[in-house]
Amino acid sequence: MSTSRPPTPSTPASKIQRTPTVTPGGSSRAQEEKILVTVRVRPLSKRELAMKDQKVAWECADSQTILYKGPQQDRAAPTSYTFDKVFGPACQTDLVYEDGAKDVAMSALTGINATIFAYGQTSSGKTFTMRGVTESAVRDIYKHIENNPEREFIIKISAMEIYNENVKDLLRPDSGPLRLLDDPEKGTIVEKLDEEIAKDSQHLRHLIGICEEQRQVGETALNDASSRSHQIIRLTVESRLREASGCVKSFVANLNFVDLAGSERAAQTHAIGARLKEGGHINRSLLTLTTVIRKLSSEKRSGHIPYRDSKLTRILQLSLGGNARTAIICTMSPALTHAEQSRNTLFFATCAKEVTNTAKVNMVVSDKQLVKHLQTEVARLEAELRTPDRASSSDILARKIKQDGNGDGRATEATR
Ligand SMILES: Nc1ncnc2c1ncn2[C@@H]1O[C@H](COP(=O)(O)OP(=O)(O)OP(=O)(O)O)[C@@H](O)[C@H]1O
Repeated sequence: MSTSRPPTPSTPASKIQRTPTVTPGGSSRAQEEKILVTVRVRPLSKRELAMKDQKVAWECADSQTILYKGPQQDRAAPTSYTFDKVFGPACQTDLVYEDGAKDVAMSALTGINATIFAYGQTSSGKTFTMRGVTESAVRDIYKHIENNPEREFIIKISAMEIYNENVKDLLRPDSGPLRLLDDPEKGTIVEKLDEEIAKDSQHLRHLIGICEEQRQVGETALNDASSRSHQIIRLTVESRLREASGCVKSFVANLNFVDLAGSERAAQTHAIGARLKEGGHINRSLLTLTTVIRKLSSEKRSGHIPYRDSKLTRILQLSLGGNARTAIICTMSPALTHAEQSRNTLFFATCAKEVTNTAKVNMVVSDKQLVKHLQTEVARLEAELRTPDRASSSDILARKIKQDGNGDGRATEATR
């Protein structure tokens, strides 16, 4: 008989302000916020259905709770888990996006870095979920642009995969492995990573399609098209009020879509040779990710956080306890045969929901915009000086100096 433990408390929505305050063109305040963690259970796959003795081990009791229904081998293991949202096998990706990613993703439009990532065992539905989520986010980004004609938006895309601990540019597949550099202001940057401006939503979808085609995929016993690398598609969203407003500040934020490779057991994937080597790299970097999340979730949150132990955690550092809003969608199979792996995923998810990020509105002033603004100001002041019956020139200059001294200065939280 299984003994039910009290459910792990869910992240109380009332204590979390999920939308940091934004004052367009104004000051940026850091906002503490827990990572949004949801769990998606996919339907049994054809392979799983083909196994006659296959049993379903998990049940979504309500929109936030998932229960273990299988035989209890480890009496200490929890049987009930609570998250911000739980999506059952019948749920469409649209709903997963609406409730588990949209709010976080759309923050990038107002200068807040955002990351959505999928985590889970191999073949649990990460790529399936992230493709739908990315597609919906692109649709909503362009809808927002259309509805806000007073702002000018620039959307740029870059994309990389981490394959066998090497970083590769998915937009320039012929370039060799890329180096990671430490920048005192921007954190870890990927040297020489290509970045393209998306002309419109169709162009952006086309570029995302190219990245997906380039990604390393291989067949394993659990998945015909298993992702053998971690993929990060990064949109940089820059926006500012159109010229006539005279406002020189722009919002700039990164929006990352991260489709991790899945944790796997060689015994289940029957991996040998290259697949086995890939699996080793995948598991090692996921172990570092788990360690980082576990350490960040501990109450004291003190001590060394081993971001530097893998390229994945170095690149995602801002999204893990830093200046970004983050949503994690954990995917799992309902099958009893994968119960142990699913438990590991739920352990990861349970730690992740205790991690606090501190997102800020990122604003920059480009040199070009600033020069243009100052030229206009100089021209205006010169015109006033030429008109003696207006306020005295010294008054005007004093006012201007005071104004500039009050902080309409250079970039605040530049991300680039
Ligand atoms: N929610 C779902 N509904 C229907 N089919 C799904 C769902 N999730 C995943 N699948 C199917 O299950 C299979 C495995 O999914 P997917 O490739 O997304 O897994 P993965 O977690 O990305 O695996 P890997 O880590 O090996 O790359 C695919 O055929 C996919 O179409």
